[in-house]
Amino acid sequence: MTPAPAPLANYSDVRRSGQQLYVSGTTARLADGVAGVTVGPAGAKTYDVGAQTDVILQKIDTALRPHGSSVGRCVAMTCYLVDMADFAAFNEAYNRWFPPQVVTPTRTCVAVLALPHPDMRVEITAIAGLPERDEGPGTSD
Ligand SMILES: N/C(=C\C=C\C(=O)O)C(=O)O
Repeated sequence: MTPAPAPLANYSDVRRSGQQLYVSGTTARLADGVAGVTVGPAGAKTYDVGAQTDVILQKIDTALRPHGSSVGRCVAMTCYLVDMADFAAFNEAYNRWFPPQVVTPTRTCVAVLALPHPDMRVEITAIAGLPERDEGPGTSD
């Protein structure tokens, strides 16, 4: 994956408060455009919401790792879909990151009118925990 692009305004991608990390709303925007977008011969665009969801969760994981956390340590996620018709495709990708046997974050998923760019079909914001001081390496990752 290409490196994460700069934020769209003056906000932090990740901000720590106490033992928690708050991750700003994250989309599938990459340095070279939004992932999961195909342009047909007549110029019509189709969107792969599963691919966008994968990119977003990977971006959140990549943003959390330098702080000692990860997607596996997320305690809450808020997910925004432009179209609830994408809910099944979104869940399919989401569930690959959080299979039933792992402890999963709480989640709220809502539909929104629009995201900052029309190619963005999903945005996710997350709150992640930090490892306890005496916890061994690798727990919950
Ligand atoms: N979090 C916001 C936008 C995120 C866009 C992106 O990650 O591509 C915002 O405007 O608050």
